[in-house]
Amino acid sequence: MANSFDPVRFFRPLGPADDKYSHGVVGFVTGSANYPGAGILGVQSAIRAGAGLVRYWGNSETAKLVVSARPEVVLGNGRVDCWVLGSGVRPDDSELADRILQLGSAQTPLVIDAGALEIVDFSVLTARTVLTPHASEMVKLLARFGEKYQRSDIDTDPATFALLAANLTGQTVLLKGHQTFVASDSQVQKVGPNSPHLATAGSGDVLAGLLGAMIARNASALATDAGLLFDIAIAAVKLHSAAATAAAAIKTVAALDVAEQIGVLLARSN
Ligand SMILES: NC(=O)C1=CN([C@@H]2O[C@H](COP(=O)(O)OP(=O)(O)OC[C@H]3O[C@@H](n4cnc5c(N)ncnc54)[C@H](O)[C@@H]3O)[C@@H](O)[C@H]2O)[C@@H](O)CC1
Ligand SMILES: Nc1ncnc2c1ncn2[C@@H]1O[C@H](COP(=O)(O)OP(=O)(O)O)[C@@H](O)[C@H]1O
Repeated sequence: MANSFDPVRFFRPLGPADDKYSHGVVGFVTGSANYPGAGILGVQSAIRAGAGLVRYWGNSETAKLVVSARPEVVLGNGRVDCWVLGSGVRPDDSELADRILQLGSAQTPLVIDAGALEIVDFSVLTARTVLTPHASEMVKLLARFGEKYQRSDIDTDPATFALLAANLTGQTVLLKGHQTFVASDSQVQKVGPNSPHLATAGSGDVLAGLLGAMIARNASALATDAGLLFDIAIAAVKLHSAAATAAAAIKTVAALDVAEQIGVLLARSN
C-alpha cells in the first residue's frame, strides 16, 4: 500500500484534459561557463520526471548547449510552477545572481541548490522552497545566519543541523548524503541509506531537477497544503536513489543515467 512518501503518489497519470501547462512547468537558472553540465543534467532530469514544459534562463552560451541536448526546452523567463536555482552557478556570477535574487523574492515555489544557497536573500524569501545543501554547503548556509560550524559537526549530527537550517530559513531543508535528512518546522526524517552509485558528479543536479518537476506537477495541491513539500522532498530522494540502483543494474553509473532511469521507473509505475 502506498504511504505518504511513495513517489508514485506525486505523479498523477495524464488524461485527455491535460496540456503542457497542466502537469508542471519547471524553470531553471542553473549552469555556467565552468559548469554547463549542471544546466543540462537538471533539465534532463525534469524532462524524464514528466515535466510538461521546461524553461531555461541561464547564460546564453550554456543555453545553446542545453537546447542542443534537449530541443524541447524553451529559453528565457515566463510562466513557471517551480524554479530550480543555483546548480552549477558561482555566487559571484552577477548576471545569474540578479535573476536568482529576483526569483527569490517572488512567490513561485523554488528549489535552491549549490551557488544559490549563497545568493538568495533569506530575509525576503517567502515562496515555498526546498533547500538542497550537501554538508559543506550547509556549513556556508549556517554561516549566513551567524552560526559557525565545521563540516565534521554536520557529519556527526546531520539531523540536528537540517532542523536548525529549517528553523533559521523557515523552509524545507534536504541535507544530502549517503543518508539524507529532510527537515521542516519541528520535524526531521532520515531517508536512506541511498544508493552509493549516487556518489558521482552531477547526481545532485539531477536531484534538483527531479524535485523541481515534482513540485511543479503538484503546484496546485501545494498552494493549499505547505506540508506537502516535506513529503515531496522525501519522495524525491527515494526515487532518485531507486533510479541510481536501477541504473547500476545496467552499467556503471553516471548522473545522466540516473535521470534516464527516473523516466524508466515512472513509465513502469503507470
Ligand atoms: N557537470 C557539471 O556541470 C557539474 C557541476 N557541479 C556543480 O559544481 C558546483 C560545485 O560543486 P561542489 O560543491 O560539489 O564543489 P566542489 O567539488 O568544488 O567541492 C567544494 C567543497 O565541497 C565539498 N563537497 C563536495 N561534495 C560534498 C558532499 N556531497 N558532501 C560534503 N561536502 C562535499 C568538497 O569536499 C569541497 O570541500 C555546484 O554548483 C554543482 O552544482 C557538480 O554538480 C558536478 C557536476
Ligand atoms: N556515498 C553516497 N551514498 C549515497 N548517496 C550519495 C553518496 N554520495 C552522494 N550521494 C548523493 O548524491 C547526490 C550528490 O549531490 P551533490 O553533493 O550536490 O553532488 P554534485 O554537486 O556532484 O551534483 C546527493 O543526492 C547525495 O545524497
